[in-house]
Amino acid sequence: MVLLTKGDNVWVDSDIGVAIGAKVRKVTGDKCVVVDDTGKERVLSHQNGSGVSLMHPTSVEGVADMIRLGDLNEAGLLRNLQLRHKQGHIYTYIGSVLVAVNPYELLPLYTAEQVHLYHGRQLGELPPHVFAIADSCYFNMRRNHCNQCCIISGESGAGKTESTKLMLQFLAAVSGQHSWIEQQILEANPILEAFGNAKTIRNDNSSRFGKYVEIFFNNKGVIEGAHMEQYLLEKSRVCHQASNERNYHIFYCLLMGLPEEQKKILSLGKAEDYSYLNASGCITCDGREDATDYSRIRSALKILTFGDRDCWDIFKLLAAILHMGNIDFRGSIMNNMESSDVSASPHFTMSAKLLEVDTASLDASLTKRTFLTNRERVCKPLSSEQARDTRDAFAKAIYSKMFLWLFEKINVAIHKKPAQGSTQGYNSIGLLDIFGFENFKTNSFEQLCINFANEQLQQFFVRHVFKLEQEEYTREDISWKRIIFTDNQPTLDLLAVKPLNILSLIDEESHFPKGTDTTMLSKMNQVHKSNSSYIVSKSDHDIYFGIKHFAGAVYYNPTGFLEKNRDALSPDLMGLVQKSSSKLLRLLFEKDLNANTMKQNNSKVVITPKSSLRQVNEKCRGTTTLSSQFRQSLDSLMRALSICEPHFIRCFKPNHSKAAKLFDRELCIRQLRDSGMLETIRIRKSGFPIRHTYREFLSRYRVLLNTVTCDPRTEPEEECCNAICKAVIRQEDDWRIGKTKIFLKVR
Ligand SMILES: Nc1ncnc2c1ncn2[C@@H]1O[C@H](COP(=O)(O)OP(=O)(O)OP(=O)(O)O)[C@@H](O)[C@H]1O
Repeated sequence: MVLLTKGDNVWVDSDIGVAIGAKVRKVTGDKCVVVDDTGKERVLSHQNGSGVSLMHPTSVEGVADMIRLGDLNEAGLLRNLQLRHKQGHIYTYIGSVLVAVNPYELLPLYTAEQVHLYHGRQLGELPPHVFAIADSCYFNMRRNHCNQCCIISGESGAGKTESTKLMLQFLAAVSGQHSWIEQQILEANPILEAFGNAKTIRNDNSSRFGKYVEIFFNNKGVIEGAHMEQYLLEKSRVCHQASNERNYHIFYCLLMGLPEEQKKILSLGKAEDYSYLNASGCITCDGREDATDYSRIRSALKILTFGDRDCWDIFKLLAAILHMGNIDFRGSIMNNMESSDVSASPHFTMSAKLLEVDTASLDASLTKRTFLTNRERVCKPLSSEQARDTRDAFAKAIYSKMFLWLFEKINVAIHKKPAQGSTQGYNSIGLLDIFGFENFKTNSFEQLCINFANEQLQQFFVRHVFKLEQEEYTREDISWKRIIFTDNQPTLDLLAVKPLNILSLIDEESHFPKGTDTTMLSKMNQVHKSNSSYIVSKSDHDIYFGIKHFAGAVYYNPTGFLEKNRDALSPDLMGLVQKSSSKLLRLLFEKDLNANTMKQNNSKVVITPKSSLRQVNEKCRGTTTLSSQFRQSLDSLMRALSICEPHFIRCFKPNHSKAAKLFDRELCIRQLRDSGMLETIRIRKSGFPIRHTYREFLSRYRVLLNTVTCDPRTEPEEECCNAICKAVIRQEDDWRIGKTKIFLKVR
């Protein structure tokens, strides 16, 4: 039972499942009136004490490092973030992890003076800041000669890209050379944003891909080059956007900024004219100037060594995509089979012209599909709906391959190899700006890949926090046991490690010509029904399956999984590309064309590995699926991260309305859970979370010391601390005396 008095700060139950801070305003009899953090007044029956507890003093004022919170729990973290947000402090530490709450307003935090202020300072010496993390990376890299990485995560609109840019800005400033290569690295951003970002309902400038930027420094700490890797561009956006969202910025910039005579050659009009741009009902984006951005992109392309010819080739293919989107098909019936014809239109002619193929070939490859049976090639007409899908698949493939090619070309420009014979050592700082955990109303293949990546990063994070904790105990020479942490390895095993894991089952079914989403699902249910991380579909008619992720269970709709995973263009379209006179188009598909040739030369049936459920045709094995490509790039990312000293920034989105000074508790508690940060707290709590230096401890608890048994004037501080603990703490296992600190458990 808690007896409350006026002015007490307390925790009271709230309707979102986590306590909320409140202040006692009035106490009368066994009732008391409190005002909670949202300003709501409530009447509580305090005498029975249920649902009310006193707040720790650290939670009243708020702390810059949440590890110091007395209330080391969800409610404590949430209130602290809310309190600091209200006070205008967007950054908070939780140990060495930086929590960044998007302010949704320009703050005077990122000036040259601030760069100067944070440079060369210890973490924690100054208020939390993204520059402090950047400096910590830079300082550790130089001192330890060890590569550093910073994992910046959070949901869409939380501020990952802005934080990445600020880290880059800081590193370029302290590297201090303002060299051409630095400028090139910074100028890669507007290009990647133009081609990889779009307006979504969550974020006006949302990156629709993940990226890892590695910056190389020489042993004088000067930037020498960089390398960029991309992950999973959202291809579907090229052909379809949700209501009020836009396609990739580049399309609008091109239409607004390209000089008239060039637009004429490409036969381009206004954004409203193109079905790939006008179906979502959103053409402009507040705060963006598409025409001005065009000039910016053009000059960035130049800085990154894209010649006029390259730019013109890119624009031609972008224009071809827009024209292709306007090609329509008329359905008909031929020999009792659904078929279709291309409706004659200038858009069709222009598409063929820009793709540098003849109209008859384009027509045939969009309206027919060749299949390889065991004995022969069969050509089947496509319905108008299938023809539209084929057209869209082609447009998406061109765009996504162009995106990859841009990355490759940028990498060639910014990656300076050490001079021959040079003995100079290089170290790097890697910045990972990657999509956070996703759990939407409908979750598809993309969410499975994204959540798989997040499982891997979560494991990396937890192991790191766990390691830090152990290192502190070793440094202080204290004995410890029983640190419990939730290991997400079982989920990773289910997804990608065990034989017949989820991703390999999807892959296997994708390789099997007759495989469907339904056969894939029934296999997953059959193989994993007794796995505790897997949630079996409820019945044969239920199409969903679930995975218990570290941040909660996610239900996936498997419809379209195989198609998305196969990620293959029809042989007819591949043939079309091969015949094209466009060098760039052929270059974009070079790898696929080579694989296609190999496949045709190698179409025998082979015995599949033991782990396989069925025999797979080798001609299908030749192609790589999206999930296997993604797994490969993730594996190489994890390998790169594992040899770095890691730093973490968790970005938070305070509200859905992109408004300054608005803190939505429910949204933030979900992000706290999704970010896995509670795991840090859990690890800490199961060890010895309360730490004081001897002096701090003595000055605070001296009154508890029996000076007869231990006199602080003659005995060392360490002995006095020990005497206090012995006298006051009953369980011996609840405290440890380290070399410089005293460690206490929470009970
Ligand atoms: N530190 C900041 N200061 C001011 N505004 C910010 C800051 N961080 C983010 N914002 C605002 O929030 C918007 C969204 O941020 P950002 O694009 O970095 O989010 P994101 O997490 O990368 O989202 P996505 O995953 O959709 O790409 C920015 O365009 C900017 O308006």
